[in-house]
Amino acid sequence: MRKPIIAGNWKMFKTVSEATAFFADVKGKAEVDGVETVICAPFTTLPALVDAAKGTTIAIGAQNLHFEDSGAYTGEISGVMLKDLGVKYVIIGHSERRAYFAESDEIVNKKVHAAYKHGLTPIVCVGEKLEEREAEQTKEVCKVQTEAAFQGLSAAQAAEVVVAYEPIWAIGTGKSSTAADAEDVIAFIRDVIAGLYDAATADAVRIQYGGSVKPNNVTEYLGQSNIDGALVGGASLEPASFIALVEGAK
Ligand SMILES: O=C[C@H](O)COP(=O)(O)O
Repeated sequence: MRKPIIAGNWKMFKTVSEATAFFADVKGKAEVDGVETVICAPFTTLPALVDAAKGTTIAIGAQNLHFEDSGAYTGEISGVMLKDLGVKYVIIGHSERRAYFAESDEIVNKKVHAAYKHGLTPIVCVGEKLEEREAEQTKEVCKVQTEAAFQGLSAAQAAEVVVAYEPIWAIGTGKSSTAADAEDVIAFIRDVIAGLYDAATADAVRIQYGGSVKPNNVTEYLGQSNIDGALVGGASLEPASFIALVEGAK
């Protein structure tokens, strides 16, 4: 039985004081039996959030990491540093990083391995661009990205990966995929993982949908048999909305 996981991706929003005020508002309320709650926040806010989250069931995640442990990589943060802070999750291969920071499938795979090296759980993003969807390449794109991300992982590691299927045209646009369409692609991604490993491993992997998820549509996505949660940008930024997302996943 896969536990639903609602992860907020704050992207480049919130100062430390805004983050701690947010956490105080959601503490106790975005903690619901049977649902895992994660906040993936900017690096600067992570120490304060990890501290605030002690004694709660809310896990804190980062939005990126470098694949090396240390070195001359100005501006980068490694898995060693995130683990040292007490971070549990890390988003890898978000489409914004693929688009604006030239993250290739190969780099995504290196980052997934770096996450596991340091005991972090990766939330691996895959998804197609609008032109790829229109050319009916959605499944092929997701297959290539998924196979690349999982390359070299043991079955035990693969089972722990959280995949986020995020059609790029649905991110921050208000144009969400229908629940049925998202279910179709996510079931396909699970089949791809089964092909790489076996049915039991694929069955253990949690696969989220992301792209304009709101409190008023989260239940519909989570009602699909293969959709195990949501990776949420805009609607995760306000406490009331974030709480409603977690409650909607019950
Ligand atoms: O990581 C989250 C996604 O990019 C979705 O963002 P959104 O909920 O603002 O569409």
